[in-house]
Amino acid sequence: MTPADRPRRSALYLPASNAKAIAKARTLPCDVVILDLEDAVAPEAKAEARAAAVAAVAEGGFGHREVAIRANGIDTEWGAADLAAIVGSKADAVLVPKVDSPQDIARYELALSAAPASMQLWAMIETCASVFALEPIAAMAHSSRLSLWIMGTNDLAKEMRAQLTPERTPFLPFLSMAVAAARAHGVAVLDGVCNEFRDLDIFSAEARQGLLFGFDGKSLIHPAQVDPCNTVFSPGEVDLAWAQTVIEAFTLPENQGKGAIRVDGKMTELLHLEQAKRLVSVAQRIAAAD
Ligand SMILES: CC(C)(COP(=O)(O)OP(=O)(O)OC[C@H]1O[C@@H](n2cnc3c(N)ncnc32)[C@H](O)[C@@H]1OP(=O)(O)O)[C@@H](O)C(=O)NCCC(=O)NCCSC(=O)C[C@H](O)C(=O)O
Ligand SMILES: [Mg+2]
Repeated sequence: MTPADRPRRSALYLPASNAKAIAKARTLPCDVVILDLEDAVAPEAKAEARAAAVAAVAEGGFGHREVAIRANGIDTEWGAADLAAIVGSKADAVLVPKVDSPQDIARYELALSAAPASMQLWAMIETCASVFALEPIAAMAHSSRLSLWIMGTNDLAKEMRAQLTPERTPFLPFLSMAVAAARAHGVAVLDGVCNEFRDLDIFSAEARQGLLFGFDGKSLIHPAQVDPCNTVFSPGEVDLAWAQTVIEAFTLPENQGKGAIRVDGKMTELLHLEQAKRLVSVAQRIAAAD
């Protein structure tokens, strides 16, 4: 399975300074583990967290999960040491925060020049500046390791002085623009975190909103969010039954050579056939990963 084919329904952050959380992450059914060196780690614990993250990926035990390490920003006092440590690590990806522009991606690309070819560059979309540069940032995927974005709705709320309510009204235009920009350049894109980790109804509603917008999955902060997130971002029985019906309908002799047919009383075109095949393929990849 290539990185682009891997399911990314659920991406769990944890502070790399928290050994218990690292051990627990190895047992959870999340698709991605993100060992955080940035906002979840206090300044006095940064060096220890960096060493712990590198040691955790060297030790392994994460099974099918992709493992990323989130670095501090390149211009912070910890950024250079984080990037140097991650370059020499066995992480699948480095996640970089607070990217403003395509030039920022180019700087990270240079900092990763000694990394193994397989190491991906993932970027947080979480600044007001990035919102106005979504398309050029996504276009960097053609000339760098950039392959995935994660929305940072907490930082966006802070910069905008907006309120992060369960409906996420102030952020909806950016969420859809980010998905469109990412899709235009083949970048995978994950929704932001839901801070309400004790209320799984709020969480599930937010995850369904992310699915509606087209995200590949959602970033998470607590183990309790993993199962409901996987459920929301896995094709359900109804979706798969629809996909099967559409695929079968297009194989019928009377529908050969047609671009638009009637399936269950609805207009169904070749683009729906493509969507149906994609759904089946996503379900197969999830089954293979699980
Ligand atoms: C949010 C938390 C601080 C809550 O911690 P706590 O109250 O201690 O949780 P629990 O007592 O319910 O924990 C139960 C057990 O689960 C383990 N645990 C908790 N969280 C995680 C986790 N994320 N990964 C793995 N394991 C976890 C506990 O160790 C307990 O284990 P045990 O004792 O063995 O039963 C806490 O959940 C937490 O720290 N979450 C992650 C916070 C984080 O990483 N934040 C940074 C990323 S979010 C972000 O920055 C978004 C973005 O940049 C933006 O701008 O929006
Ligand atoms: Mg952030």
